[in-house]
Amino acid sequence: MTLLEARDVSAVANGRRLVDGVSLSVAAGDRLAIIGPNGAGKTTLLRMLCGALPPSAGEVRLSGRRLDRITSAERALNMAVVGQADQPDPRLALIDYVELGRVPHAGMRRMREDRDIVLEALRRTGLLPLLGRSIGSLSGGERQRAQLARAIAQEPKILFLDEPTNHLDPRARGELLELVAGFGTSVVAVLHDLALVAPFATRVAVMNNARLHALATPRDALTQQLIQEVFGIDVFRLRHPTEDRELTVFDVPNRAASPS
Ligand SMILES: Nc1ncnc2c1ncn2[C@@H]1O[C@H](COP(=O)(O)OP(=O)(O)OP(=O)(O)O)[C@@H](O)[C@H]1O
Repeated sequence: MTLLEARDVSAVANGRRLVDGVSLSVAAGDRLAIIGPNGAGKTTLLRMLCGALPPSAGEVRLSGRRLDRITSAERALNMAVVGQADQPDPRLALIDYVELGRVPHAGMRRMREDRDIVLEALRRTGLLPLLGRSIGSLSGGERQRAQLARAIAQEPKILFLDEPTNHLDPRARGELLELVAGFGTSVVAVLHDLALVAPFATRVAVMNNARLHALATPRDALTQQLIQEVFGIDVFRLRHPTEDRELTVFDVPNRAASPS
C-alpha cells in the first residue's frame, strides 16, 4: 500500500531549482534512504515530502490525499520529523520534551496512557536513566536520541529523519538505525554515511544536482559505477576476513596521506 507519493515535485528559491521534478513513492514498511553529495537537494526534498516546504510544482500525497489539503494537526498524527532545525528550550526536562510528541494525540487518550507511551519511548532509546535531566545538559548524541524518542512517542505512520546520526559515534550510528528499523514504521531518512545505507534501507533515492539520479534497492544503488558518478569515490564489495558475509567498502581518496 502506498503511504506517501511525490509526483514530479520541484522546489525553486531565488530563481534556482533546488529540486527538479522528483517522483517517488513510499509503501507501508519501506525505509527509504535519500543520499547524494552536499547541496544535491536531499533536505529540500525531505522537507517537501513531510509538508514543511510546499513544492513550487508537483504534489505530495499522503494515503492518496494531497498534503496541502490535510490540516497540520492531522499531519502530525501521521508524520513525525527529526530534523536539524529542532532547537528545544534547553531548560525543558527530557521527559517533558518527549511528552511533546503526544501533543497531536491530546484529548484522544487518557493522560496515564500517554505517560506510559513516553516512558516506553525513553526506554527504547536508552534514555530512561536521564529522564529528569534538562535538554541543555544532554550530549549531542543523547539529544539526538531524545529527538527520536519524541518522534516515537508521536506514534507516526511515517518517520522523517534528516541526518539522524551526525552526532553519534560509529557504533551508536548503526545502533540508532537498527532501533529505527525495529519500529516497523515507514521511514524516509537523509543519510550521509554510505556505510549505513545497505543495512538500514529497503530503497535508496540518489539525488544529484537537484535531480533524482536513481531510485533502487541498496544493492542496485550502491554500485561502483553509480557511486563513482555521483560521489567521485570507489566502492568495493569484499569478503569479510573471518565471517561469511560481504563488506561494502567506500574508498575515500586522501591525497594528504603519505605512501608507506
Ligand atoms: N532558501 C534557499 N534559498 C536559496 N538556496 C537554497 C535555499 N535552501 C537551500 N538552498 C540551496 O539549495 C541546495 C540544496 O540544499 P539542500 O539543503 O537541500 O541540500 P542537501 O543535499 O541536503 O545538502 P547537504 O548534504 O549539504 O546537507 C544547496 O545549494 C543550498 O544552498
